Amino acid sequence: MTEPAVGFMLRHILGCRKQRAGATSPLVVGVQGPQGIGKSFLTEILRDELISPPLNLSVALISLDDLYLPHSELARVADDHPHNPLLQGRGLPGTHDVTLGTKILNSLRRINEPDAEGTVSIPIFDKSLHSGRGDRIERATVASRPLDVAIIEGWCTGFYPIPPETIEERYVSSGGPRHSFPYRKEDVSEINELLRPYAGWWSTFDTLIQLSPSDKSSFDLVYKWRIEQEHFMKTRNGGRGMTDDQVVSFVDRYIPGYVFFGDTIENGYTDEHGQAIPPPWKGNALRIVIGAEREVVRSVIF
Ligand SMILES: Nc1ncnc2c1ncn2[C@@H]1O[C@H](COP(=O)(O)OP(=O)(O)OP(=O)(O)O)[C@@H](O)[C@H]1O
Repeated sequence: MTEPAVGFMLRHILGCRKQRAGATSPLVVGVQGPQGIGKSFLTEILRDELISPPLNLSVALISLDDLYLPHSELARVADDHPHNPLLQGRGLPGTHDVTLGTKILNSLRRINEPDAEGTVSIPIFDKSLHSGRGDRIERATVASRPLDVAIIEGWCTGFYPIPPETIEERYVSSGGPRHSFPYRKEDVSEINELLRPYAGWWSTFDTLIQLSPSDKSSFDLVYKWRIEQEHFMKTRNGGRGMTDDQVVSFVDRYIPGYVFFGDTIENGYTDEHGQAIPPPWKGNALRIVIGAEREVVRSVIF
């Protein structure tokens, strides 16, 4: 194993499995991190470690990207919110298939039970279709029983809605829209509402691993990593892909997600009675802080 971050992830997962020795359900692990930090890269190496000797575990690796709505429904979401630039295309909460995701995550939790079906189909979303807007394809990935570990990675994994007054405060304190991407407080409020049912997804998690950039204040690393990712992709496919400016515009759309909801991974949310609800992974989640050269700066349990 050559990736230090994978070592931390692996030890955390094995520790969590030990804590629940005898449990029949798979260990469900959320992985969150911003664009380009290496969620896919690292979770694929992690999966390979888990499935290989000496561990020989069975693992399902799911990306929230595969739970985006099909193209026609993404178009409907955009049409239903014509003034909201955050919803003009896939990415933000509100553009995932929450109903299907809930069914998949609940089925994965129960997959090892004798009366469960024993297989779970997970859709595949091809981002290259419809000029890069993407669509769900016919083919699916199938997870089968017995399943030891399910890893669910995504940029907004574990995000909860925030109180309306916090939206107001953060809109002002973050300096409002970034770069080329103007959005209003009202747009964030719509995303906030659309984020509510995602709590059902996170309720299936046993633990969460957060990959966090060492310099969080400016989001510069997120732009740097995502530009590097695009350069790498272009070297492999004959130069097709976004220019650096296009990547910046692309990332701009996700930044409000981190600004407004990023800390909810740690703090949870406030319910309709004003009661603070901690996330299910509270005290049992791992944060790995990643530096500019992708080195592990530190790790903490939170
Ligand atoms: N530790 C690392 N060492 C070297 N390259 C890495 C490392 N982590 C990621 N990369 C490279 O950085 C790019 C982005 O990684 P990856 O696609 O895994 O990020 P991601 O967090 O899944 O992003 P997105 O949310 O956009 O899908 C890829 O080209 C990947 O190969």
